[in-house]
Amino acid sequence: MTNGMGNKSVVLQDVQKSYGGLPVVHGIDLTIEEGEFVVFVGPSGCGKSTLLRMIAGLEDVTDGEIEIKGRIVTDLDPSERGIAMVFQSYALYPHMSVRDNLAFGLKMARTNVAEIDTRVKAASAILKIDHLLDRRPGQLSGGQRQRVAIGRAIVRKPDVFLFDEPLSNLDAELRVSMRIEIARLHRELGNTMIYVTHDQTEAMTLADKIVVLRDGRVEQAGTPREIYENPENTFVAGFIGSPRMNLLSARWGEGGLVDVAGERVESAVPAADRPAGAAVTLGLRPEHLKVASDLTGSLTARVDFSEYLGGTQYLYCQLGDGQSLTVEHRSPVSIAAGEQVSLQFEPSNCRLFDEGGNRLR
Ligand SMILES: Nc1ncnc2c1ncn2[C@@H]1O[C@H](COP(=O)(O)OP(=O)(O)OP(=O)(O)O)[C@@H](O)[C@H]1O
Repeated sequence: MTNGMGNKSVVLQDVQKSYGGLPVVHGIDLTIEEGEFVVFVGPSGCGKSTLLRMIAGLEDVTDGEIEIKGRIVTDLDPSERGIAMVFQSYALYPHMSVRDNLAFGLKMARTNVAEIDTRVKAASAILKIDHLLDRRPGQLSGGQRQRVAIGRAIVRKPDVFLFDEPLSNLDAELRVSMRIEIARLHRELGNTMIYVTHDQTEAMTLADKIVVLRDGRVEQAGTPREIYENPENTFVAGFIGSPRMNLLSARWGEGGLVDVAGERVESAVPAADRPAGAAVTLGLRPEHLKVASDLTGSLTARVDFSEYLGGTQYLYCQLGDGQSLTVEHRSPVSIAAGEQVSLQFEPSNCRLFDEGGNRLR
């Protein structure tokens, strides 16, 4: 964690947004601490970018209040909010050199020339783009352009950095290295950063706090570990993790056992007040299912399809009642499609959800 954690950096109070009377963000309350790296993640159209753009001041809020560093900024212009935003499209000026792109915002703000020079030098050293200062954007690779876009945010010395899917235009390999660069940048600068992505690996690796959004509402906010290990509902359980958590239709049985696909398994979830026979969803992550060597496992399945990835093999299986589930099999012994397997798991790795998809404990 970074400098100054414990002070509030950005506070959203009942922030709402409607377009033409149609609500797309439904009243979000969120407190972001100084120095925190917060990632907004969620499926397409869930309102991530709208929320970020409202914090930036690029969209009006329909209702609610936004506070940055103790100041209400809801009605202030973007330039007055102490934020700097990095866009997916880079938004560089094509006819200007990298140096002029970096300096442009400061010149507009009438910063003195010596100060501009110092800040441009410092930012280009941090981002290792010193040797590119005389080039134009058209003479740079995608990754270099994104560095310049980030540099343009750094020179402004904002309180808060806002990133809107900054890596989505880069190829897979470059995404990974830029992701590591952004994590390093956060460690070095210590600023509050708010980052929008639909890439859950970026969310898991970068965030101090992940905010999972769906249909303009917060489904869950927490550390990557909290979100992964203790999803509050089936949406979060299914959204974070790749391959996704298996979510199996089941029935609550006697004495805390769970009936799934005609078999009875132990779940280690007390939830003792549920009536036997109540519909539940049993959540099991692929890496928590082990193929038992003899057929003594808890669930019997047939392998429909298998993928060999080197260190692991993904087995796409079917239970007796036709429900599908994925198993992450880590063993030198491969398992082929068509085989019958017996699956074991630690009851403590089971997650249970009620009919409404909410976590049972
Ligand atoms: N200018 C607009 N006018 C009307 N509706 C809009 C406008 N901008 C966004 N929306 C709607 O608001 C909702 C949220 O959009 P937003 O772009 O914030 O989603 P997102 O989570 O960032 O999605 P994506 O990952 O696809 O970028 C969507 O249903 C979208 O269609």
